[in-house]
Amino acid sequence: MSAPEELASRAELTARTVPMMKLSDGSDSSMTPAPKVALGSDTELAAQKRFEVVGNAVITGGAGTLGLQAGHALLEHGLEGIMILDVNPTQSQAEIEALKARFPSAKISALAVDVTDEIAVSAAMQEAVSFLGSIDILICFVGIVGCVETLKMPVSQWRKVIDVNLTGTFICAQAAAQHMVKRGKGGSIIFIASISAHRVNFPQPQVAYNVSKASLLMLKNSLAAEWAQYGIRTNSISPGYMDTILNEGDGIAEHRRIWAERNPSGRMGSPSELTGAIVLLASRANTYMNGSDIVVDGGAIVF
Ligand SMILES: NC(=O)c1ccc[n+]([C@@H]2O[C@H](COP(=O)([O-])OP(=O)(O)OC[C@H]3O[C@@H](n4cnc5c(N)ncnc54)[C@H](O)[C@@H]3O)[C@@H](O)[C@H]2O)c1
Ligand SMILES: OC[C@@H](O)C(O)[C@H](O)CO
Repeated sequence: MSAPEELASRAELTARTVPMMKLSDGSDSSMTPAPKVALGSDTELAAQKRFEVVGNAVITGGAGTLGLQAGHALLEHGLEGIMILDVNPTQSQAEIEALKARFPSAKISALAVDVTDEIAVSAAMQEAVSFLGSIDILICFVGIVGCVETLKMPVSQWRKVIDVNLTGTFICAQAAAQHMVKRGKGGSIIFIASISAHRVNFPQPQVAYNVSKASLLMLKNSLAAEWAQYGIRTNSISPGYMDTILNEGDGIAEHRRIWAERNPSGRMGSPSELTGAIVLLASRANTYMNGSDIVVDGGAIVF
């Protein structure tokens, strides 16, 4: 049977096997008019079509590889300004200057902040508001790994990874949301989790990282539920293995080979391949997505 014939026969089968429902007003379901949906204004629809990003963003870990790519993509889609919060912003001074040159009308700046220091984060968010005028989007890229077998892992290392990846994200989300709520115009908060939030990676042992990332998903759920009333959407992205410095270094070559081999796409992702999901979650095209996680991994977790 040819493909079109097969589709036609499936449609016939569906028509035969799905009974028509009698509705309470006596009509049947086949006659039910399509539900009325409130269409947005022309301006809103145009913004949706272009996946327009409105307002300003704070990007933590924004001097890292994926954070820089995200900033660039959001500026391409209309973002007006970025404040990067990173413990080491000077590592990417040249890239930050290049962004300023490429988007001369955007406000772009960076502050050296450790996200585990709640006093410093609160002051930095205040400075971001003064510099940008608003915080409409928060993206939390800060993350550290540390691959150690659990039996040999000092508790101090566990504490550090949980503190930076989980508590640091909580601190930034709370501080940014306080501004968003006060301003009364909502916002979009995006956590960067990982496929490690969904399954145990192989072959590297990284218990603290896995737990920190899985916990980010529940943090995201909890905040999505608490803050929707303020128009704040909290979502996350779970990247698979991306080709960044995080996945380079001594002895990693064999890991990279295994990661690519155990992925149906047969390769790691390039940093720019995460930006579609970032723009989607940040943009006005997507105002009903709240509490979701988008996996961007080439299919790694289904393999
Ligand atoms: N690269 C990947 O394959 C991959 C996969 C899944 C998830 N992720 C996640 O994406 C995020 C970004 O990854 P990346 O590859 O760009 O890594 P990266 O190391 O390039 O970026 C992380 C940034 O966080 C900053 N940072 C670290 N500790 C900090 C602290 N205490 N306070 C403030 N800043 C701090 C670093 O200076 C760095 O700029 C991480 O959360 C990582 O876990 C990455
Ligand atoms: O799960 C993939 C990433 O989170 C991460 O790059 C890796 O696990 C680090 O070893």
